[in-house]
Amino acid sequence: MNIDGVAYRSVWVDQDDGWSVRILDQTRLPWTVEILRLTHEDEVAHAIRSMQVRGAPLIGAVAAYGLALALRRDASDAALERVAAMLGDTRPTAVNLRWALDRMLKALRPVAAAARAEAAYEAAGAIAEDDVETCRSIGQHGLPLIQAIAARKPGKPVNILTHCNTGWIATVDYGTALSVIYQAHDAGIPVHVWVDETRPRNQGSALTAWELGRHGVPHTVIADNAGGHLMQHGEVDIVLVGTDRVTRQGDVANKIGTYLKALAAWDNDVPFWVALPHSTLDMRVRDGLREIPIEERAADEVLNTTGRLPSGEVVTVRTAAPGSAGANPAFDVTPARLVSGLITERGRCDASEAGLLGLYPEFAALAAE
Ligand SMILES: CSC[C@H]1O[C@H](OP(=O)(O)O)[C@H](O)[C@@H]1O
Repeated sequence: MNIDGVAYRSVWVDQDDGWSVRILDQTRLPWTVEILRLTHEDEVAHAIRSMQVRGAPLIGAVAAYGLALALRRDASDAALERVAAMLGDTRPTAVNLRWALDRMLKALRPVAAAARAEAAYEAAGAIAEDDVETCRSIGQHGLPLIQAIAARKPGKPVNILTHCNTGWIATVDYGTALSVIYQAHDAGIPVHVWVDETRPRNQGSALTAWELGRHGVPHTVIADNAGGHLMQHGEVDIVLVGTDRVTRQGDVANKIGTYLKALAAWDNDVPFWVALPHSTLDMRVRDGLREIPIEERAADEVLNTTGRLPSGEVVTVRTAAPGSAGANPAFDVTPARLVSGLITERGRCDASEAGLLGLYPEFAALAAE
C-alpha cells in the first residue's frame, strides 16, 4: 500500500546493499513512520518479540528473511537448524511463523552450504510474493459479501466492525480482513468501519485507524467493549476479522477479545467472517481451544499505555493502580460454531473441515494425521 503517495510493503530487501532487511517499526506508529534496517537474525527475533513487526503473515515472512541473514554468515546445517528454531520460538500462536520456517527448511536442507544464502533470499522472496498475491485475492473473495449488504441498503454505508489490525502492515501487502474493506472502498461501495481499539497494544486505534485514515476509508475508533452495544442497536452489518491460526474444524485463534465479538454477533444475528491466507491454516490441529498455544505477554502491556503528549513526546504511563498485578493473554479462540464463514485466497467456505477441504483438498492427508 502507500504512505503519502509512496508505495510500500511492510518488509523488503534493501535495494542499496541487496541483503539487509527493511521493516516499518510498528511500535512507532501512528506517530512516526520509522524504517528499520535489520542485519542480523537476533534483530529479527527482537523485532518479532517486541512487535516492531506483527501480524500473522508478516512475522512468517520476516522470520524467513531472518534465516537468510543468518545464512550469509554461517550456512552450515547446524546454523540452519539452530536459527530456524530460535526464530520459531519468538511467538507461539500465529502458525504462519512455523509455516514459513518449515517452508524455508524444506527448500534449504537439500542445498549445498555454499549456495544456501542465495537460495534463502529466493525462498523468502517467494514467501513474500505469495503473501502479496494471496492477500489481494482474499480481498476479491470477500468483496461480494460487502456488495450484497450494500445492495440491501442503497445509499447508506455498510457498517463493518473489525478487531485488531489485519491491514497491509499485518501482511506483506494488502492485508486480510482490511483487504476486503480496501477493495470495497476502492470499488466505490460506501463503507464505514468501527475500529476496536484492541487493548492492550491498541493495534486498532493506533494501526488500523492509521491505515484506514491514509486510505481515506471512513472509520470510528471505539472501546473494545462497545461492539456488543452497537450490534444490539443495528449499527453493525458485518464483523470482519483476521486470524493467527485456523484449525481443521474451523476454530479461530485471533487477538484477545475476538471471541467476545463473536458471541455478541451470534446473539444479534450479525454475520461474523474471518479472513485468512493458506499460511494461517493448521490442519494438524482440530480442537483450537485445547490445542492452540496462547501467547502470554508482559503484564506491563495491560498496566501501562503509550501515547503522545501535546508536546509531541511519546511516553508510556501507568494506568492501573500502583501495586496491582496484571494478566495479558494475547489471543483467544473462537469456536467454529460462532463463525459465519471463512474468506480465503481460494474463495469462501464454511468454518468446518468439509468447508476447508473443499477449498484445499490437498490438505486432506494432513487432516488425517
Ligand atoms: C493478518 S492477521 C493479523 C492478526 O495478527 C494480530 O496479532 P498481533 O498483532 O499480536 O501480531 C491479530 O491477531 C490479527 O488478527
